[in-house]
Amino acid sequence: MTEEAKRAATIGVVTISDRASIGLYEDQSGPAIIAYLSRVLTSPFHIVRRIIPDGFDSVRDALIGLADDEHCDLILTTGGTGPAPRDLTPEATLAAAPRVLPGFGELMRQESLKQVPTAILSRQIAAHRGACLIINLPGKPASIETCLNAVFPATPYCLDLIGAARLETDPLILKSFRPKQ
Ligand SMILES: Nc1ncnc2c1ncn2[C@@H]1O[C@H](COP(=O)(O)OP(=O)(O)OP(=O)(O)O)[C@@H](O)[C@H]1O
Ligand SMILES: Nc1nc2c(c(=O)[nH]1)N[C@H]1C(S)=C(S)[C@@H](COP(=O)(O)O)O[C@H]1N2
Repeated sequence: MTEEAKRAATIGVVTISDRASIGLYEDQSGPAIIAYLSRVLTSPFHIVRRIIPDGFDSVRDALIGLADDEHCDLILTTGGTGPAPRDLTPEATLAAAPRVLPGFGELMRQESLKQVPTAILSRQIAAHRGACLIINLPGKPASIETCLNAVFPATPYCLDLIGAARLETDPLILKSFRPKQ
C-alpha cells in the first residue's frame, strides 16, 4: 500500500460569504458539507475550516494556503459562484489551480437543474493545484448534497490520479468508481 493510501486525508471546507463571514446569518452550508463527508466517507480524514468574505484575493489566498501550507488533498468551497459582482470564487479558484476538470461543473449544474432553473447561474468549477483538488459548490445549503452526490462517485479516483490521499466511501450510501483497483 502506498503512503498516500495509508494516510488520513486533509479536507478544506471553505464558506465564502460576505454576510456569513461577519455573522449576519448563520453558515449552514459549511456544516452541511462536513455532515455529508462524515456520512459518506469510511476512510480517515480531518477537516480544516475557513469562513471568508467574497473577493478574488481573499479566496485565492485562502485556497493556496490550504493547498500548500495545510496540505489539503481536497478543498470544497461553498458560495460566490453566481454572476453578482462580488461572486469571484471561480476566478479565484482558477488563479489558485489552473488545471480545470470541466466535467465536474457540467455535471453539478445538470443535476442542480433538475431542482431549480436558476442552477444555470452557478459558474462553479473544479480544478487541481498539484495534489489538491478544489471543487466549488453554490452557497445555498440545499445545493450541497445534490452537487456532491453528482461528483463524489468519481472524486476518489481523481484524487488517486493527482497523487492525493485515498478516499473510501460507504458503498451503501455512495458507490465510488475506480476503473482499476
Ligand atoms: N453559507 C450559507 N449558509 C446559509 N445560507 C446561505 C449560505 N450561503 C448562502 N445562503 C443563502 O442563500 C441566499 C443566496 O445566496 P447568495 O450566494 O446570493 O448569498 P449572498 O446573499 O450573496 O451572500 P453574501 O452577501 O453574504 O455573500 C442567501 O441570502 C442565504 O439565504
Ligand atoms: N442545487 C442547487 N444549485 C443552485 C442553487 C440551488 O438552490 N440549488 N441556486 C442557484 C443560484 S440561485 C445561484 S445565484 C447560483 C450561485 O450561487 P452562489 O453565488 O451562492 O454560489 O447557484 C445556483 N445553483
